[in-house]
Amino acid sequence: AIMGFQTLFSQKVQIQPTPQIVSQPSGHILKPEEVRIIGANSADKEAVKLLKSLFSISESKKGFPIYLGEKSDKAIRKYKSQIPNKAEGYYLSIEKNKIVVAGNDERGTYYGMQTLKQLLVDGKLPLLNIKDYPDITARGVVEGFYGTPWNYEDRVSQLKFYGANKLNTYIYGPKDDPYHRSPNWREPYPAKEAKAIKELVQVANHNHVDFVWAIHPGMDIKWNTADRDAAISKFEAMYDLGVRAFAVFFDDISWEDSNAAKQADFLNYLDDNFVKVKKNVLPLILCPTEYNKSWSKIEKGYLPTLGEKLNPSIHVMWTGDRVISDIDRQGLEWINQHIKRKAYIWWNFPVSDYVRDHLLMGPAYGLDTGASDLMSGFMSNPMEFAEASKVAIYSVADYAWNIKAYQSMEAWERALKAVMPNNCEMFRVFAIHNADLGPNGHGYRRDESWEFKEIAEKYLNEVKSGKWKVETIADVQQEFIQMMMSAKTLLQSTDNPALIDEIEPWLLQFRLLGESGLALTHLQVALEKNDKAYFKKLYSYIKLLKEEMFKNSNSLNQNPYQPGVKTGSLVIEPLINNALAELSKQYAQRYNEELPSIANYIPHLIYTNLNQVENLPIRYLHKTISISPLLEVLKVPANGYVGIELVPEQTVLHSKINMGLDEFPEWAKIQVSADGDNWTDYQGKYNGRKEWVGGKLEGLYRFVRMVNTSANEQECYLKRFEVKIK
Ligand SMILES: CNC(=O)C[C@@H]1[C@H](O)[C@H](O)[C@@H](CO)N1CCCc1ccc(F)cc1
Repeated sequence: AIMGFQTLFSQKVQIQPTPQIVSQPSGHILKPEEVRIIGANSADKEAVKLLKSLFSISESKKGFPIYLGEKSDKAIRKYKSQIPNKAEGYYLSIEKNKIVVAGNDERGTYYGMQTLKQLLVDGKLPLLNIKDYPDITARGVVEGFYGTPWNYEDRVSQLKFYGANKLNTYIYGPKDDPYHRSPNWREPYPAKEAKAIKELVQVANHNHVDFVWAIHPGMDIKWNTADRDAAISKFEAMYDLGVRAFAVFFDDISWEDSNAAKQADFLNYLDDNFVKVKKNVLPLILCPTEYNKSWSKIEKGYLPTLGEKLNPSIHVMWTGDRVISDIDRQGLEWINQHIKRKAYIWWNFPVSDYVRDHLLMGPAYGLDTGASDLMSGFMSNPMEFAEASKVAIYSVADYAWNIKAYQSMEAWERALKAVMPNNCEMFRVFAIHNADLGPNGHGYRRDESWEFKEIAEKYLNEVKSGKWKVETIADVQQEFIQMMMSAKTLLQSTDNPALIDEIEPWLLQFRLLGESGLALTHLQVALEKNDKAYFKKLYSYIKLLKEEMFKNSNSLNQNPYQPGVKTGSLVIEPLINNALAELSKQYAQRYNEELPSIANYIPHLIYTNLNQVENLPIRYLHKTISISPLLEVLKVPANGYVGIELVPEQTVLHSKINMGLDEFPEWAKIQVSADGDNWTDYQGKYNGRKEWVGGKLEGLYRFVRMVNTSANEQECYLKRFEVKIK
């Protein structure tokens, strides 16, 4: 009994998002067998539906009473004074002989029910009361990324997830939807797409989510009545599909077209002639061309013009001090003064359309917990991977609802459990090592593998000193084995198949990375045992693993921007490559034998009989193989050659060779071969930049080379030697 009593009190009541005011649980009741709803016919109907899905309803008067409704309803008149006087606020009280769910408005009642649902665990309900309400009015997601738009099933799942996490806004604005942006923003959706949107709006309504449809006319809009009317008629068409909230995006358009006065007049016209006329349409949302501080030139007056001219009810979106940016009080005060309203945040996280080979699975941090009074909205712009984005979206829901209480790490832990309930520990191993973006144009980075960094550092130092400790090796082996376990468990898991489909390429890579790390630690065993043969066997095995990773990264996730599959790129991958280089160096010293470098593995090789270039590294990026430039003069004896060996043979699309000479020398020939014996000339010509260029070749080739066919030694440079393959 004593234990039970303590467990009860120590049971941490966890509600998502973190509520504003919760009383300490004073015991619990068992889930009532049957309940009687008082107020069912006047309460929010989605709340009633949710309640009926949780309890069995008694027909007679004897069921356990649950009072449900909004502050104006008779049924909860007695509790009206308990309800927070805040939009979407609610009062929830679980008592021995009744439950009260009283909303300040319909959505409040619905959110009260969502909280009640979370408290019903193992057939028990804690005795407590809650007064709760959101800090930020509009909370949710803007599907606003470049890349493959989410599909219908993704969106349905998202909308249900938003309802459960008290997010109330979904802004439809996928950059690559041709009916959202150019060329077809003026055209109504074809029947199939229109039907899908109509259904999504209904799903949104059932989850108390405002479905905002965004139009992106900025790439070709003309400031004339035709285009103005085109926008109105498109809005009318979307209105007929059930859309009751609209946005206009002018982001990522040419600066010439970004005329603040014209944009403001355009928005005001839509506001006065559509939004205000329709009455039941929510305030317009504008995404400006100058949507972050680093791009704005206040003296040019773009933002101040919007602040002056835009109707006060129109929201203005903002990504922060930069395109990809933390959100803090100082930055918000800056923008709010210029737009003369509270910024409606478009937070570019976890969007990854500029680092498409990475997944952003880490905590959502860099959000000011002292900024609750400075924002009118907070939207996350997610990854093209809808399920994977839920980890960050879950955290954003927690932040936007109760800003001062937000703790990014704690929210992240709960997010992982929400997305992968039956495998959250294994999912955590994956997520913690797939958080950073790698170097990118925005300079935005995230922490990664933070719990392993210290061990990694210690391990590498011990490898370098050659004095390694068993426990350090054990710690590192444990992490690598856990990576393998995580990948395999998730690949075979069934609690979120859509997620596994999305992240499968990264799971395959993650498993191989763990396996290569584990094999690496056995290189130390081979050195300990002075077993040269075992070392070489392991080294070949690691090369096989890296070959497979190379193949994955060149066959999976092949988009035209950042193709490939990067995982553990901040700590794990560099650790393995650095330790590998170090251990192969120790092998070379002990056995006086160089092993081919496999640290940053590339199968293609330098092909030459010139010792000046035989150790030049080969680089590989976006299907282009190149020899790192030689800075000194290259001496090429008769029959001397330098080139690339493609492993395995490939289709050559084009080649570029810069020998630092004004004309192509008559002593040189560019040749290709499939077997290294039979050579054919590779026809090409000089381009304007004194570079020899060759085009697509039919058939598969293994060798591309430049050879000195004269009888004397010649000189040239090796400024560029690259081959692009299919
Ligand atoms: C608020 N609107 C945006 O954030 C626009 C876009 C898209 O939404 C995209 O998802 C996001 C992050 O990659 N933004 C990148 C913009 C980059 C960019 C960089 C250099 C440029 F020249 C143009 C655009």
